[in-house]
Amino acid sequence: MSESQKVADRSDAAPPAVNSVDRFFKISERGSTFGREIRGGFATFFTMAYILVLNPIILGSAKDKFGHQLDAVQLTTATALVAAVMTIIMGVGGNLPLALAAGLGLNAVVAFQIAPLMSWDDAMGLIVLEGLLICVLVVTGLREAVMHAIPQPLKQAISVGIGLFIAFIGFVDAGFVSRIPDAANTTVPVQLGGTGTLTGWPMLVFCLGVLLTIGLLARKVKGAILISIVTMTALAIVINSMADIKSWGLTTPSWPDRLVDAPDFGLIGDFDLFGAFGAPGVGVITVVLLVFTLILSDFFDTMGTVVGISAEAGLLDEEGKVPNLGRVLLIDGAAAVAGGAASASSATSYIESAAGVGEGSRTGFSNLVTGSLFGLALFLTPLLTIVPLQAAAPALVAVGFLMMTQVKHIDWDRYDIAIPAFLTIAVMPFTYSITNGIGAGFLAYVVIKTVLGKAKEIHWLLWGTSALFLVYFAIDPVQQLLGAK
Ligand SMILES: Nc1nc2[nH]cnc2c(=O)[nH]1
Repeated sequence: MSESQKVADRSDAAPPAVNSVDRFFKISERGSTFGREIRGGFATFFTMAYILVLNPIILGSAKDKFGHQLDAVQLTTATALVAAVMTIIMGVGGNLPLALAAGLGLNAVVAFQIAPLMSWDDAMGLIVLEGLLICVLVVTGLREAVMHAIPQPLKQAISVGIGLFIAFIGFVDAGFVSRIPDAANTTVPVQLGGTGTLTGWPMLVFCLGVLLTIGLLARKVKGAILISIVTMTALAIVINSMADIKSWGLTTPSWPDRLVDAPDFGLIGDFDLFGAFGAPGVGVITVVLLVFTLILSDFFDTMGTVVGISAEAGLLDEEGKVPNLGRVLLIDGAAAVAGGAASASSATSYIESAAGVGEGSRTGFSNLVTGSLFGLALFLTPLLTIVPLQAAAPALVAVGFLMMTQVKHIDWDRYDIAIPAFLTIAVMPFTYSITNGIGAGFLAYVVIKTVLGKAKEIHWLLWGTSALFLVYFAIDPVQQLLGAK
């Protein structure tokens, strides 16, 4: 039985709503409960909370063309505010268990590629522009049409690829996998642990966390992911109090001196919508190509995430469509605008939402919990540093497994679909990008169908997007051709 059939059967036999909130969010109808939604909301927050520390580090470490740096406290406030507001709006407007925050891929592009060319205000204006253009694509129906043009097995491959990608992120975040420095002069890019072996207390916390999570998952214990995060954080605090450990990474599991700190809204509204076009020394072609890359990345990252999370939650309908898709995509586009307008960089739908889905979330009610916790985080910034990455990362590995299970729906004997599916799945984790995986799959699909003489089966929108992906992958020579480099 397919996932969508399962959903259809479940809603036929769904118990009646217990109150108007249940009815609004379709909690019972989707086979969920308030308890599950709340647990899922917490799990998603804890797996995403690292962004409140990491986003200010990434954006705060870069200088714009004029040598200006953004303030870390103001960046933390901006990041939390955008995540809180947009996650709640997605819950109420889109009714999907999909939380949003500043995207990790794009914030590095903003910090290290765009800001050095112009002022911070101009760079954030470019993000606002990107979000506005995405909204135009949604309103004209183009964004939704592209999603519907994708063959179902490729959508399933996107979920599986995200599963592997999210597990890889978990392994890297925890230090279980690390890059081998160039100085080592080897062609092998990554290694086990920090030195080729697993050592240290933080690593032990991660490994125990993975074992605890998979044990609880296998026994189908309710709250498995959340129990593991909380237990491992408690263990990490105990370990850290006994030994002065330096290698936790981003956050250290120790009780802070004070819990409450005031937010600083100083960066909100600091953007110049068309400033980039007038930035000295930056050609219009460069700006247009930057906006193009931002749009393509954001567009397909979100597409993959929305499809992947909805499929994992069993929310796709019989035709593989996402419920409330138009509104979901519009809110995601608005999040990019909000992220740029607040100087938090482009906000987007987060794959870590899969942790909440793994915990049972099926509706936007979970977002009220996740979003409120981000809201609370505005005032509890010292508390943010308690959960070490090693305690949160096992959730990502476990969720990777859950998303991987969709691989069974792909017909591996049909090479015209299996090879593009394989490339989608492989390229996503190996290049650390959802967008790259989708692009590789699209291009392979178009090429294989064409050489098989089945070009007529390809939707015209897939031709169009594949052509854009060709430009995207060849952006460097294209820039040189246009004289922008
Ligand atoms: N989909 C998605 N999830 C994320 N989680 C952290 N950063 C990102 C991102 O850029 N995109």
